[in-house]
Amino acid sequence: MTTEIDPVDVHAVVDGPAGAPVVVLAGSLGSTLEMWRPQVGPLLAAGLRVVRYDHRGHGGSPVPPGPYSIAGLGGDLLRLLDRIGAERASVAGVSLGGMVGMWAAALHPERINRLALLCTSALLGPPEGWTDRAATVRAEGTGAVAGPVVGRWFTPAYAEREPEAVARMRDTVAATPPEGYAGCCEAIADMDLRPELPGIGAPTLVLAGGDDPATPAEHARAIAGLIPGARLHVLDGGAHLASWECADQVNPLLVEHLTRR
Ligand SMILES: O=C(O)CCC(=O)CC(=O)O
Repeated sequence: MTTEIDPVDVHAVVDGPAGAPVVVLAGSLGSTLEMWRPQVGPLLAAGLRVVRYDHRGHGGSPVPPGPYSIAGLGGDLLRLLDRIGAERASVAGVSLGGMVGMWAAALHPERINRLALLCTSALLGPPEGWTDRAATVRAEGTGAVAGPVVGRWFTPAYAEREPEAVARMRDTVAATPPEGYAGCCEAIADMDLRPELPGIGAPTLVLAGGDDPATPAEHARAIAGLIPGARLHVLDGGAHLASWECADQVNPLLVEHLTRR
């Protein structure tokens, strides 16, 4: 089913001093690198070089025809590391970004320092849910799924409090190229990273949103149970985009983990 082989040059923004330890931030399905805005300042203040990027098929990145695979998306990440001259980097990933991070840490341990996995899963079934979603966006556009998707990103209380922020996120999802969104759905449909996780040697922090309906805390527990030495933290509240809604909880945990010696 996987057709793509060649890595693409993804759109990325690099902040922070050359020579500082690099952290790459990998986002969720339907997002752009803008989703990391709450994390950039704290990570820069901690002395890191912060690299944010758009997955293939998202934001400013090229949109090759799908289906994609987690390995293909991981190849894009490794090519990005090559482009910025980073032999090694830490990776923090939300959801799809976490899946790519797990793949890279398991298959290319020589490139990955530390891993932070947020609101993600090693196996997110059923596959038909993803192939149906891919078919919907190819037929009707990504706007057809943006409302329900963003409904899972934030708690009802946050949506009530910050309707404009939520509307902007919905617009971002709706603006994702249908082929790019669908290709990534097919990558998730095809994914089972569980056999790879015991081979991960990078120190790993696993964070779950306390109220995440898309990747509930049991997915984080399963990941933490399979990666040797992984630390698990379930946030007080927060839905699927807990890195945004619960940035005040997430940022200190990320900084502590990514700057640990
Ligand atoms: O968020 C991701 O990167 C993939 C999981 C997802 O799309 C969650 C949802 O169905 O809302």
